[in-house]
Amino acid sequence: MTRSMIGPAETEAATAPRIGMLGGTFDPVHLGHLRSAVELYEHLALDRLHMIPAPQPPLRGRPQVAAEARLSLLEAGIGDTPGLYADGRELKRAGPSYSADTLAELRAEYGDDARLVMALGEDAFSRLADWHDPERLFALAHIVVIARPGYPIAQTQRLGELIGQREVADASALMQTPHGGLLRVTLPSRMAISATEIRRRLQQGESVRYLLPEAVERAAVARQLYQTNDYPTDGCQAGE
Ligand SMILES: Nc1ncnc2c1ncn2[C@@H]1O[C@H](COP(=O)(O)OP(=O)(O)OP(=O)(O)O)[C@@H](O)[C@H]1O
Ligand SMILES: O=C(O)c1ccc[n+]([C@@H]2O[C@H](COP(=O)([O-])O)[C@@H](O)[C@H]2O)c1
Repeated sequence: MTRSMIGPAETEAATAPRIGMLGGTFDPVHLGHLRSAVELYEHLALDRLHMIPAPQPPLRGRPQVAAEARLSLLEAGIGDTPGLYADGRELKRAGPSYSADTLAELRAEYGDDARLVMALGEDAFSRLADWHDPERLFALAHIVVIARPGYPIAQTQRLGELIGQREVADASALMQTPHGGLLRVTLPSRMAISATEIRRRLQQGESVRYLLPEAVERAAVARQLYQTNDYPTDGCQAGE
């Protein structure tokens, strides 16, 4: 397409900022998160990807490590990686870390034209219909589902109704509008790494080398994090 054939809508799509959010418990952050983040950043040609630790992830027990420490491990893991940003904004809010609230903040900051994308793995996507105000997520952002080895999507009727006709074929179609679309992606380096397995290994004194960045491993060991097996399952009220 030559420049003169581009209409106003296409020009808008080409110039609007492309912003991603990858929220997580990050307890701790690992290479499954970070390599996915880099590949997603490239695949969607994002301007910035906010990686945002949740102090109180709504659908699971209280994390093992306090939010401040998880944020600091995330900062160590990201280091100087271009485009990735360790964003501590959810630590400033009380109560459950609802993604709709976070997306509303990002939408207000980047404006109505911004292409705002919330990324999540297949395991998290399976429970999307149980999230706080799930329709609002699509009113604020696109949703991109990252294929994750070992977590086939459990597609319930409620999830199907939520998705409706939102699915698009590729990144270029997604970026035609600021929000409301759904895209499934299989990134090149699918990694069967989980924080659960890393916590177990650290607690048992087994190697975690090459499952997370060395800077994160060093920081976790130096601060004696994850050496006990006290992962609570009784809600998120206490501690953070
Ligand atoms: N290896 C991976 N590949 C792709 N996506 C991932 C991977 N690990 C986590 N994710 C996604 O990143 C987001 C944050 O994940 P989270 O911090 O819960 O890590 P986790 O490894 O799933 O942790 P846990 O084992 O404690 O449940 C979620 O959307 C999750 O689906
Ligand atoms: O908004 C919600 O209701 C909601 C419900 C479950 C999970 N989330 C978010 O999804 C991200 C991944 O959560 P988790 O539990 O899979 O680590 C994290 O940012 C959570 O805050 C958000």
